[in-house]
Amino acid sequence: MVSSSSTISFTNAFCFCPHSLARNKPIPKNNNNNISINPKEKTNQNRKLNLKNAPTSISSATQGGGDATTYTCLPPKDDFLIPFQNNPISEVKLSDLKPPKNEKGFGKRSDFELESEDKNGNGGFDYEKFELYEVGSDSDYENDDDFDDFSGEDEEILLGFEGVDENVNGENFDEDNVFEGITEKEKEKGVPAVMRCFDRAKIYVKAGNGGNGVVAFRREKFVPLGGPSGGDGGRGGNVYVEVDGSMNSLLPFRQSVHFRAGRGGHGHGKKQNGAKGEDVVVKVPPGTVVKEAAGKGGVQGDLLLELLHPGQKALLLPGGRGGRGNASFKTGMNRVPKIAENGEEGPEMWLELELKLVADVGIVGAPNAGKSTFLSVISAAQPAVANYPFTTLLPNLGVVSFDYDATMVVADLPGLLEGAHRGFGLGHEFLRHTERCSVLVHVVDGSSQQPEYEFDAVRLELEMFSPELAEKPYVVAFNKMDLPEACENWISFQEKLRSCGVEPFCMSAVKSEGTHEVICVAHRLVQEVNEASKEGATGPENLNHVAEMLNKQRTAPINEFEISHDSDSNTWHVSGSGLQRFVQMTNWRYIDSEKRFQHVLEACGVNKSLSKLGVKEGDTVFIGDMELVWHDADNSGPSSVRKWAEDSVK
Ligand SMILES: Nc1nc2c(ncn2[C@@H]2O[C@H](COP(=O)(O)OP(=O)(O)OP(=O)(O)O)[C@@H](O)[C@H]2O)c(=O)[nH]1
Ligand SMILES: [Mg+2]
Repeated sequence: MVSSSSTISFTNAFCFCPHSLARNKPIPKNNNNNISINPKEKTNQNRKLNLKNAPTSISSATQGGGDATTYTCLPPKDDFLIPFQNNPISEVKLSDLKPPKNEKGFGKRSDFELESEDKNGNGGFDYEKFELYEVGSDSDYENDDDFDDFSGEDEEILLGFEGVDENVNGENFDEDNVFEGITEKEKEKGVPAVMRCFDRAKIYVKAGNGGNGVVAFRREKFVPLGGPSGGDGGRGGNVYVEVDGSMNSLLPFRQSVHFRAGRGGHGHGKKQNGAKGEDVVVKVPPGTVVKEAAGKGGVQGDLLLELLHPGQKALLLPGGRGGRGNASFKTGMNRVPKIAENGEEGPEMWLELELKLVADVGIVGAPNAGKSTFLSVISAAQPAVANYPFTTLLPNLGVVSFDYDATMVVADLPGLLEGAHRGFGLGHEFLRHTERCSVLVHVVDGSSQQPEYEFDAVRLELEMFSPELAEKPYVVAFNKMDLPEACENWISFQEKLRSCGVEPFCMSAVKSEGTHEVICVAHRLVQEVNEASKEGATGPENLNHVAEMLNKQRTAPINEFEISHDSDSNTWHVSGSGLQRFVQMTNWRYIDSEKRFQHVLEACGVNKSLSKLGVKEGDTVFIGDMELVWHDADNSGPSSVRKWAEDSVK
């Protein structure tokens, strides 16, 4: 492999010929770009070197700038099924599990509770014995095109609870082997699609291609030699990503996956330039992380943007430049240029969006501890509350107002179980939402058998997820103090935590007693964290860095290229983003384009480097997407001028 910043040599004039352009291009060997701009063999594919038939201007039905488009897929599925381990035949829709809306606190019991009481005979679920798992393949999701589109795989997700101690056949359940051999991705599949789509999405974005320049000449009465008048193509539309404060999930991306900016309009005669393509703005909720989608080998893509605040707008993909018309090629040497460029192709990529809620306080705790009840009494939020685990399947946000100036956003998260890191319960799926919280509130069910153990288990899960998360300041709220069991447990719980240097608070969320103290302490901690972060604050970050990097790649000098040789297929590959862009923008309809192409290869040293490396007559050479055949036409020494080989064009 040779890198070259080649010197310009006009004496050594080897030539390339386009050759069997319909062939597939072998995969280029050196692609070090972080951002993949997928070149497509489109414009050059139909190349005909028949200049007599080449039109002098390109007629198009769409002369104006193109419209931006998004594509709509099927609507999301609302329900998913819960099969029971004890009774595999019975399937209950999740929507059926919800208790009546007015149920809050104790008293009424939902059908679900009664049903579970029948089955377990213990008056409700023993949530420590449940886990999520993925089952069979006969599902409503099977034909869900949208689902396929989103994940790229045929998959079916059901939420199920499975007895930990004993399975259907009465065999002992081996806890350690629950997820043996199951990859992270598979564990993730165990979460219903609606829940995954809430905070994850995969979308395709493409900036608009530039419009083509045209060849035209001024023809007017009394102006016999009007000169070239072909206008330039318009610039393609840009792709922006903007934070929309009114959004709180990535669910809309289940329906809109493809975002394409408009193409630039083609140039016209009379030196009229084409219109600019329409921009496309991808709206995301605050707290969205934008990553390049994982590559084919599952290699995690680069982190591109982190958008936290409403109104932030980043230029992600800049539209392609418009091709120049022949008026732009007029020089003293060539006053009637018959050459125009294609528009530059707009970059495209698949993006992975991940939402991390932006909240000041995150409420964590075991299932059924009273987290949602706590949120409902400290804020105007009305999350579902019920006496069974995993009532909350998606995080809820609430705003706590202290006075006119002081407000605080609080997030109530789905419950955590011991072993969540191995996929128990809902796993760690939602813990990422606490990463942006400044403070955590641990709600502990005081009426449980061992509140200390429950608290320790949740702390351990936080640590397993991220040590940084475990280091966040936190408040411990011992809940359900209105129940006698909780009162009994309180003293020993308090002593245990005090011995570890933590001062717990007790409260009864359902009676709104002690909740104010807890939230005031959390607010004070939030203020302290904010003060500390203000001190270490840096200047405003540049949100357009991706577009700037792409522009830098685009404007790479044409004489920076690499040559590699594939001895198996005996092909040469010349790669370099400047050269590739030049090939893509060359419009082969015009004979002057070929001359210019040969001239540029000569001038930037490609010919010289190839002949130094030992390219032979008839060898195939790829330059970007262009397949060419090397010809030593005259064999009369290196300074001789080689002819364009007509036969290879056919
Ligand atoms: N006695 C009593 N019951 C409470 C208290 N707080 C919550 N509960 C009850 O505990 C049950 C669970 O409450 P939720 O707020 O849904 O608990 P959660 O932690 O959000 O549960 P998941 O969302 O499933 O993780 C409900 O029946 C509540 O009425 C309390 O202070 N005292
Ligand atoms: Mg809840």
